[in-house]
Amino acid sequence: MKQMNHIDDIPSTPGKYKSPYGHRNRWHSNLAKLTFWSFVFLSLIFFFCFRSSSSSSSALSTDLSRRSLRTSSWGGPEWEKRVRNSARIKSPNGISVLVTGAAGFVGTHVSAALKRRGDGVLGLDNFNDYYDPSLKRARQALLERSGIFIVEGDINDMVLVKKLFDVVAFSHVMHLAAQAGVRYAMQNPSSYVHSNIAGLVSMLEVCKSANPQPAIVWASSSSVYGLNTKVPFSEKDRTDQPASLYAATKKAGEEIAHTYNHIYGLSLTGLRFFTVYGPWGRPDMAYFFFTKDILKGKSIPIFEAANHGTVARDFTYIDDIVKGCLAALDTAEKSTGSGGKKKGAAQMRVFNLGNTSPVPVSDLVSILERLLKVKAKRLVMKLPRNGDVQFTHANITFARRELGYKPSTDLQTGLKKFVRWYLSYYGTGKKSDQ
Ligand SMILES: O=C(O)[C@H]1O[C@H](OP(=O)(O)OP(=O)(O)OC[C@H]2O[C@@H](n3ccc(=O)[nH]c3=O)[C@H](O)[C@@H]2O)[C@H](O)[C@@H](O)[C@@H]1O
Repeated sequence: MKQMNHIDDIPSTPGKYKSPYGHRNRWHSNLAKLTFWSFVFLSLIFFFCFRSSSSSSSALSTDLSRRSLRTSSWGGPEWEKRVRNSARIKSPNGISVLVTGAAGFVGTHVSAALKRRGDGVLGLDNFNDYYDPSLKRARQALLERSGIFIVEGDINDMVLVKKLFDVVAFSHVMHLAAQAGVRYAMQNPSSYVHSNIAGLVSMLEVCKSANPQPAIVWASSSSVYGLNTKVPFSEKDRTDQPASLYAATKKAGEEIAHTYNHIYGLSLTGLRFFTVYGPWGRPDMAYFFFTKDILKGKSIPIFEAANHGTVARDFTYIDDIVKGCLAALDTAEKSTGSGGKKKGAAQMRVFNLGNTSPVPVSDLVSILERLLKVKAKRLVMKLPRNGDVQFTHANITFARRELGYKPSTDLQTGLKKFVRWYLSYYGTGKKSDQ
């Protein structure tokens, strides 16, 4: 660079420099040159640094605001009081639970159920815009009415999560915050890595250092069975053929959980949920947007496999899932480590939480038609290659034995409750356009 040459020209010991002009003039002109070129040089450095940092931070802030991953302001005595009050145990044998993803579908139901039986519950949620955040806000309002505070922040914000553990010695973590959805993984792959891998690791890092370490129950997925063809899916079956990045991140989560159990003595229970549905559900799921589109008279794409093969799901009603979650928390043994060090072997479990009776997607549509009293415009199409598998079917023997898990709601009954909620929340269409 040119200016570097000029700076290099200035001798470090001016006395050795022979000039045709007097020493004083030479010194002055050199000093002026040095000052000038230093100024130019520093300006350039400043300009480039500023430009690169502002462009990277603006890229980051665009991403953060798009995904709403920023953490809103937190801290201070009032905030700590709210955190403590929310997590206060009200029943004699109660537990204190940090529920991540508390404004999510399963998170809201689990938080409410824990609170109802007298446990202490604190929520954490980043309120991202993967689907309509106003539904998340409505769930938050619901939980607030029963005394549950949801801290607004991301699970990757380890300073915040650590602070929560400084304020409350949680006995349990119900980790439900995640990037869900099978097909969206092709549109936004990094959001899955951010939440389901980096976020999980951040949570486990804080949990392993907490004193006492909490026991952790977290949401895996039936999608880990991927291309497995042995039915019903048992926890012992192979899970090394994921069909979507979503499934791959959930499977990675199971391996990561094993590592933290092995090294740090964290008590870890993974729950493989099978297509959970019900009131306050997720608008990105088929049963939800089918309802919306049937009511609007829009056609709905119904996937079928090769040779008109049936696509089916082991749809599981939310109340059954909640019972499974609470039973997993209640049977979770204590973590064995402290101060980031393992003291002995700790509990490590994985359970299927399904309904054990798969239903073809076309039957789901027929049930919705009857409940909504509207004929659906069916658009039968080939299962796209976007991560969907042809069928799921849970073997729940292990969960039944260890958790007393016994699903009791069939699809017809569960959808009836969903439709009743849907109509009371959205009416027959307008509000759901948002
Ligand atoms: O069990 C699970 O682990 C997963 O369950 C659901 O995933 P999925 O079963 O694909 O649920 P939907 O997206 O609601 O799809 C349900 C069924 O409808 C079918 N479908 C979906 C969309 C569509 O336009 N048409 C259609 O026929 C799908 O192929 C699938 O068979 C959730 O979205 C995942 O987050 C969850 O982890």
